[in-house]
Amino acid sequence: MGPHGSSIGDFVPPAGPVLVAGGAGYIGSHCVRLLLAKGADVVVLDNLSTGHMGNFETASGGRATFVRCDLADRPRLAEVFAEHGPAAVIHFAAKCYVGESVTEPAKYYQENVGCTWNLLEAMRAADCRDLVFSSTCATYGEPVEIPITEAHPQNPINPYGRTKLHMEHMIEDYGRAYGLRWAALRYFNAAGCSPAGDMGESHDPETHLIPLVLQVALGQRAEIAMFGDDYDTPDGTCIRDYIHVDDLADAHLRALAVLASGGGPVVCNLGTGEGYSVKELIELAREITGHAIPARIAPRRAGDPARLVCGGTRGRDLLGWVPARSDLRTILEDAWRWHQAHPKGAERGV
Ligand SMILES: NC(=O)c1ccc[n+]([C@@H]2O[C@H](COP(=O)([O-])OP(=O)(O)OC[C@H]3O[C@@H](n4cnc5c(N)ncnc54)[C@H](O)[C@@H]3O)[C@@H](O)[C@H]2O)c1
Ligand SMILES: O=c1ccn([C@@H]2O[C@H](COP(=O)(O)OP(=O)(O)O[C@H]3O[C@H](CO)[C@@H](O)[C@H](O)[C@H]3O)[C@@H](O)[C@H]2O)c(=O)[nH]1
Repeated sequence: MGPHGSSIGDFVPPAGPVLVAGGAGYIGSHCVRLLLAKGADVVVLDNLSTGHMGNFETASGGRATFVRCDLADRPRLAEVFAEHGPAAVIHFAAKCYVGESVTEPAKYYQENVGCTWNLLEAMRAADCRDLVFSSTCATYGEPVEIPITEAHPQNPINPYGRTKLHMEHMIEDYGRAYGLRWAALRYFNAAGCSPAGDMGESHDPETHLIPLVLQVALGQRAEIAMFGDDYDTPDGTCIRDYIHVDDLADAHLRALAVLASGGGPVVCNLGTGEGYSVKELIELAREITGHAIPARIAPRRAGDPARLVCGGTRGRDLLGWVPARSDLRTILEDAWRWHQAHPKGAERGV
């Protein structure tokens, strides 16, 4: 952790294993590594639909258990809970392409809402009480106020955001009725990768701005399309709040600790409060990579709000969390290190 950020030095791991659903994915694998570094016993449950075995292997270094399981498979899920007896669950597993959610909402209701219900039922049957859940600022929809605090109305504008809001509601209801202790962490734009350069962001197809920009710098793409330059922002391009995956991982451990000590529920935004435009990000990537990174203006992408910037102080107040690696330069430098070392992505290595 950097000089200005938090460091979860005093994390006491739970008595039993932490089950990480979606732990072979981008954010999940970074969290698995931190859990292991802090002495937790970790079981990763993943169907490898968008995650990678390579992520798990790098994150775990042979020190965690991997269970290939689909959350849709309720009998298998019950077996996994019976076999491993997790003390807590961190739930990253979801489908998260906004555009796809518009054309294939059924998949999103099945994979996000249906599978989360299965997970909640497995937890209830096994009397596993603590849940940290990946929510998103996409549950707020088009902002009526910037920065966006947790008090902002939640009016998601696409099926992805709506399924995540349904998931929050289900979890809240299970908390009230069945004593589930829970945290819903609403991330802004997850970005960057482990500073060691050995774990990073690798999706197929890739839709996120930073990996796409760095693929241009690697010569794998000719140019980056900037989706719209006529937004009501200073340079006309969209503004986002980028948060480093290692800072996200740190917040999950803090949330686990709050729940274990009887606290919660926790509803908390995770972002920096600083917004950067698409143009600003590309300019900084040019400086860091030394590549010209050709960019062209393309039409707006449906469903993109002009600005998403995190507000509020709940991360600090409830979790003692202060981002440490989330200035955009550090995020891009960390991501660039990984992309250079793994030009073909997580599974295919170098
Ligand atoms: N990336 C972001 O900017 C961002 C922002 C806000 C919220 N989130 C949320 O964070 C979570 C993790 O995102 P990510 O970027 O790491 O995505 P990811 O696709 O890399 O990781 C998701 C993991 O879940 C697994 N999975 C999916 N469906 C499953 C199922 N039915 N059964 C078992 N495993 C399953 C996938 O194989 C993958 O390993 C998601 O819930 C996402 O909605 C991400
Ligand atoms: O080729 C590209 C890709 C993206 N963008 C723009 O870059 C910004 C960031 O886009 P992207 O990296 O795709 O992230 P978001 O669409 O902001 O969504 C991410 O961040 C959300 C929270 O803000 C999460 O809920 C989503 O799961 C996650 O994909 C947006 O303004 C896009 O329009 C481009 O201009 N060109």
